[in-house]
Amino acid sequence: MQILVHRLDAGLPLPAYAHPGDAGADLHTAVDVTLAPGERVLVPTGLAVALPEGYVALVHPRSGLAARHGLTVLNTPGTVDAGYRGEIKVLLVNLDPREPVSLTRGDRVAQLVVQRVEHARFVETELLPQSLRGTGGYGSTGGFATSEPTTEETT
Ligand SMILES: O=c1ccn([C@H]2C[C@H](O)[C@@H](COP(=O)(O)OP(=O)(O)OP(=O)(O)O)O2)c(=O)[nH]1
Ligand SMILES: [Mg+2]
Repeated sequence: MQILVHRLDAGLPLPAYAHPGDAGADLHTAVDVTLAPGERVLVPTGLAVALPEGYVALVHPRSGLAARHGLTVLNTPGTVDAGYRGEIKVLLVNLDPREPVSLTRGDRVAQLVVQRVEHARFVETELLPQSLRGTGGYGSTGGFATSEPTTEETT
């Protein structure tokens, strides 16, 4: 499939897959930036896209940056809606407790995964169909019982 890309910054490359068959196309920072330990920064990529209807682009972290520097995407995966025409930005956070991380304009900071997405109609019902899992979740299969609050039915 094809995605129209507008480069707001002509000095930066288009998103690119490092290898054929890769799921993620690398995104580059348009600016030099240093993140102190615990700091988050919304990093511009210099790119705007027009995704076809029925697709989403997800901003995922790069595992190398996460493993080496504790640098990840705070809202992972970031959601780029098909109708969005603004600049794609990457919300980076430095989770290393001690070391700052410095990035130079042009460095690869995240990867964009393009997927088809369903558009649902949300249809209200009083009774959901039964399933094998039922209401068990949040670690239920490991014997972990959660004491988190649950919404009481009001009707
Ligand atoms: O990592 C991200 C996440 C979002 N966006 C852009 C594209 C997306 O279509 C728009 C809105 O994102 P989202 O719906 O996640 O944020 P929101 O806080 O719900 O904002 P809005 O009220 O604009 O929907 O922001 C990015 O550029 N990068
Ligand atoms: Mg939103």
